[in-house]
Formats: sequence, C-alpha cells, structure tokens
Amino acid sequence: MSTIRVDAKVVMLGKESVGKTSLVERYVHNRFLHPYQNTIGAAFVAKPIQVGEKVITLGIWDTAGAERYEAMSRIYYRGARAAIICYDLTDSSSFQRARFWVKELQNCEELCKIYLCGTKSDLIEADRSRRQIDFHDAQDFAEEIGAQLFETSSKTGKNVDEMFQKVAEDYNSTAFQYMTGDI
Ligand SMILES: Nc1nc2c(ncn2[C@@H]2O[C@H](COP(=O)(O)OP(=O)(O)OP(=O)(O)O)[C@@H](O)[C@H]2O)c(=O)[nH]1
Repeated sequence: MSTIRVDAKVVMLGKESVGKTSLVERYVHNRFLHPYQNTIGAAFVAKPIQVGEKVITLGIWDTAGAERYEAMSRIYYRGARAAIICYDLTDSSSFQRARFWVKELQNCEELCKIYLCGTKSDLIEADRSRRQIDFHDAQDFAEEIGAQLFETSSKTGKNVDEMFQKVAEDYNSTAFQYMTGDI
C-alpha cells in the first residue's frame, strides 16, 4: 500500500451548500458537478502544487456543512495549517456562519491561516441584485482578522486556482520562516 506525504493540511469550512465540494472538484478535477449531493462527514483529497522550484502537497479536508456535523468538523480542522472558510455571496446567513468558524479557529487553532471565500460569483455576475454580501464589508472583515479574501466561481473556475495556489505559496513561505528561525 502506498502512502501520500502531505505537507499542509487544509480544511474547507462553511455552511451547508455554500459550495465547498464544488471548489475542491473544480480545483482537483477541473469539473463542475451540478446536482447537489451533501457531504456526509468529510472527504479527503491530496493535491500536489508547484510553488517555485518545489512541489507542495496539500491534504484537503472537505467537511460537511450541515450543523449536525459540527462536532465532526472540529476533528477535521485540528492541526490544519490553512482553513478556507466559505460563504455564498447570495446568502447572508452563510456569512454569519463563516464568522462562527472564524471565531472557532481563532480560539482553537492559532497556527491555522484563514482564507475567506465568497462563492458562486457567477450568479451575481449574471444578476447583481442577488449579491447579499458587499465586497467592501467582507474585505473589512478579512482585514480585521488578518485573512485573505477571494470571490470565486466553481462553475466558471474564476479565482479557484489562484486561491489554492496562494494557500500553497503562503504555506511554503511560512515553512521557510520556521526553518530560518524567523518565526
Ligand atoms: N452557480 C453556481 N452554483 C454553485 C457553485 N458552487 C456550488 N454551486 C452549487 O451549489 C450547490 C451546493 O454545492 P456543494 O459544493 O455541494 O456545497 P457544499 O458546501 O459542499 O455542501 P455540503 O456538503 O452540504 O456542506 C450545488 O448545487 C452546486 O452545483 C458556483 O460557483 N456557482
């Protein structure tokens, strides 16, 4: 049996149906699966990414967003180096849920870097009136918590590669700082 060496654990968090699985599907398989199938528990995928001369393997845990799985999601973010906290740009309640996960990580996983991800940007590009989370409000929140903000579409692929690439690059530079004693 072969084992996969994972450099950085990454966890996907966010309310049910915000599009966590779709982001991973787009990023790893470059496909968009329309029929909604809710995640049960969590799913894992390892993805190698070229960062400069190096290859960094991200171990991505895609958690279930339904609140009944909340306790399980806690197991999956333990030891994570990055969390992609997703909210649906067309659903304000999902932003509240994202705030919940941010608090949770700030309290329990200090070393975990947070990325905020506003999903389904294609829907607001098609009809601006559907936007429920103002970009500047999200940006202010991201700055307040020291997070990076991305608005993505798994349907069109917009910003998806860029977001995961940034996660890998940040991990690589932080790992380098640890090695040189700068942290
Ligand atoms: N238009 C559009 N629909 C999307 C996008 N991303 C996801 N969806 C749709 O939103 C629904 C939920 O997507 P999932 O990726 O399964 O959501 P999830 O967050 O993994 O859901 P849970 O597993 O229940 O936590 C599906 O019907 C997707 O097709 C997107 O970028 N654009």
